[in-house]
Amino acid sequence: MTEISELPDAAKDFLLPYLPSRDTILAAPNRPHITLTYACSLDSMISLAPGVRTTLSGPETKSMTHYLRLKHDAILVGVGTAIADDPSLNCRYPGVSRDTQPRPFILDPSARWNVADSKVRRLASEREGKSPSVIHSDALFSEEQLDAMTSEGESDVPNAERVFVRGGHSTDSSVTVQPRHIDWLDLLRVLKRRGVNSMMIEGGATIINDLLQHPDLVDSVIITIAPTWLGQGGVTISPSPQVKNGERVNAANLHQTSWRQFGSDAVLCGRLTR
Ligand SMILES: NC(=O)C1=CN([C@@H]2O[C@H](COP(=O)(O)OP(=O)(O)OC[C@H]3O[C@@H](n4cnc5c(N)ncnc54)[C@H](OP(=O)(O)O)[C@@H]3O)[C@@H](O)[C@H]2O)C=CC1
Ligand SMILES: Nc1nc(O)c(N)c(N[C@@H]2O[C@H](COP(=O)(O)O)[C@@H](O)[C@H]2O)n1
Repeated sequence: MTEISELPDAAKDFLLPYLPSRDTILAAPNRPHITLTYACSLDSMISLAPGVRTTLSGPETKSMTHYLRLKHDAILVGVGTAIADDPSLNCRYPGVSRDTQPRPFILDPSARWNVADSKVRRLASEREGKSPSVIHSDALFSEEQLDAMTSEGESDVPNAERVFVRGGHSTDSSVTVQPRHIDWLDLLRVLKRRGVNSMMIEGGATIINDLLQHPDLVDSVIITIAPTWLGQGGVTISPSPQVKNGERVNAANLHQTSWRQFGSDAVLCGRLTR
């Protein structure tokens, strides 16, 4: 396993403007500060093939990811990532305590992930991380199922929690959505009410590609770019095409960008343009 080491001060200074702060948290009082972060190849891929866990970050950017985890209250990944990677989703930065661990959230609308057998739940039981919260769409479960999965605030799985969020609703009334779909703003409001002031969203592709087109919900973007091409057939970061006045336009843009080299990787930070 890669050693996670303390970042040099210059690297911390580079990241600082993109981290959650009192000001960024107060600026969006109804939702957590959101940092979107992932590692990709030179062909904008985040894994070799769907469902294949792929290491892209070198030791220095891996350490950066754990430093970022230390600086956020929570981490969120989608169920596709939870199933493919069986991730730890804890912080292994030097000096981290259980209290300063981020809370892992897994967006799994229809409960298809086996939380009971997951590494993240096992680590929580070993006090190596906080217990995971699995987010489901309330539109997919009956009262009886809801009762069976949660009783008197207790989850059906020890060291894990289930959170039911309104599904099948969109804050954009012109859009029709499936019952499994959870509106991002609805979800982020629920998490804020649960005390989450800052959250890293680490992936996977479906979630990143969607959120790249929600500049109103994302405060900063931190991308590790590894010096490799994964090749065709990989899982690609490329948001859906955008058309304005009948013409194709860029799908998403960053501004206030900064670059820095971390070992062999490049790190790009920026803010999505509204
Ligand atoms: N290099 C990197 O930095 C990273 C790489 N990865 C890689 O990414 C790949 C996984 O990506 P992908 O398959 O796209 O999976 P995701 O992790 O993006 O999960 C996608 C699933 O999340 C659920 N979901 C997403 N948006 C919503 C919403 N608004 N409301 C309700 N549910 C939602 C859906 O579940 P459902 O289908 O049940 O409806 C959807 O299919 C893996 O190969 C992994 O290794 C992942 C993270 C980081
Ligand atoms: N930053 C980064 N670099 C890579 O090379 C990656 N493959 C990922 N993946 C993300 O990190 C999670 C794994 O974390 P653990 O080390 O198991 O805690 C994985 O689920 C992806 O979200 N990230």
